[in-house]
Amino acid sequence: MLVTDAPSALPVIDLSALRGDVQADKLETGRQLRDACLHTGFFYISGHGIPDPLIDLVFAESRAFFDQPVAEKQKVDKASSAANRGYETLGGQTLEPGAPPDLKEGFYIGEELPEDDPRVLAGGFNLGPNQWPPALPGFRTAMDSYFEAMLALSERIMAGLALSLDLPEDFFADFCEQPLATLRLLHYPPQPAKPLPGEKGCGAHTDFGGITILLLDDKPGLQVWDATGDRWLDAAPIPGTFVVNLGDMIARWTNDRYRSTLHRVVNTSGTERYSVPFFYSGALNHQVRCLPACLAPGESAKYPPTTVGEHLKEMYRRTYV
Ligand SMILES: O=C(O)CCC(=O)C(=O)O
Ligand SMILES: [Fe+2]
Repeated sequence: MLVTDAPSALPVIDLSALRGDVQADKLETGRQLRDACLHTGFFYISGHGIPDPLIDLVFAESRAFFDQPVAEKQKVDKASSAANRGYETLGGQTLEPGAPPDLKEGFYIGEELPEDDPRVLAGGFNLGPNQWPPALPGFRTAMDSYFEAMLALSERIMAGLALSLDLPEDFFADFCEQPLATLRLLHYPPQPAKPLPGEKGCGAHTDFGGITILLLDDKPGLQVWDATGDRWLDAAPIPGTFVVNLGDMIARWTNDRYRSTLHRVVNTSGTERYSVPFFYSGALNHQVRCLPACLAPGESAKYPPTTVGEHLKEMYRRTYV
């Protein structure tokens, strides 16, 4: 199995046109998205409109959180949240079946909903209040701003994906209504000199939801499976971009024409690595079923219909013991 460091293997797509109103330019962006989705399922985006100072702030607050003593981090332990919000300890998740637990610690943030919100009372998956670290006064404001910015960017990318499928720009509007979305701060210690067999920062997995918008620091480590070349591609950080990848729901919608691509993290940088994925999963009750336009005559759907909520519940069940 070969690992290549050619970053050009994953395209960079400029999304500026999706914020404008020149239809021909939007369609051209849709065409580029289509190409990336059909071939790699992973691409970088530029022209996203997220200001650098906000990105710097998110990294600064994330580092400040993980730098705290374990006892302080455990004050907001995810185990005490019915909505899976808060701190996840090192080794708390095993993304690759059969591999040792992941060498990462994390922090989960979602839409802030009080316990008595009707959607929470109705038992909506992962809905509820956040837990905020008591010793970090600027943390919540920074994360709230970033969360809002990611929601808006996700809607724009979903519009671009609709265009990429020759569908109207607002095709995914229902999916984007009161979406479940999760911001995840991650910290990877350096890969140990003598790792256990298969031990990594993040085991090989596909993402569960709709789209993931991944903010990388300047450290390498993310690797993306290239099925055609039978090799792992290094997805090196490119300043000013995010990495976007498609989750399992898009594969279901498109009958696997669009790829939910296997990826993993091996932090061989020799130092700490930080990343911030944002998982956009959509409306919990939304029916995910194969789009008619993605079925050739005589072809049948590979996956039975499901809802966003049911699908996510099952994926959490599989990766948390
Ligand atoms: O840290 C990264 O670069 C990737 C993280 C990831 O794949 C995930 O959280 O699903
Ligand atoms: Fe992932």
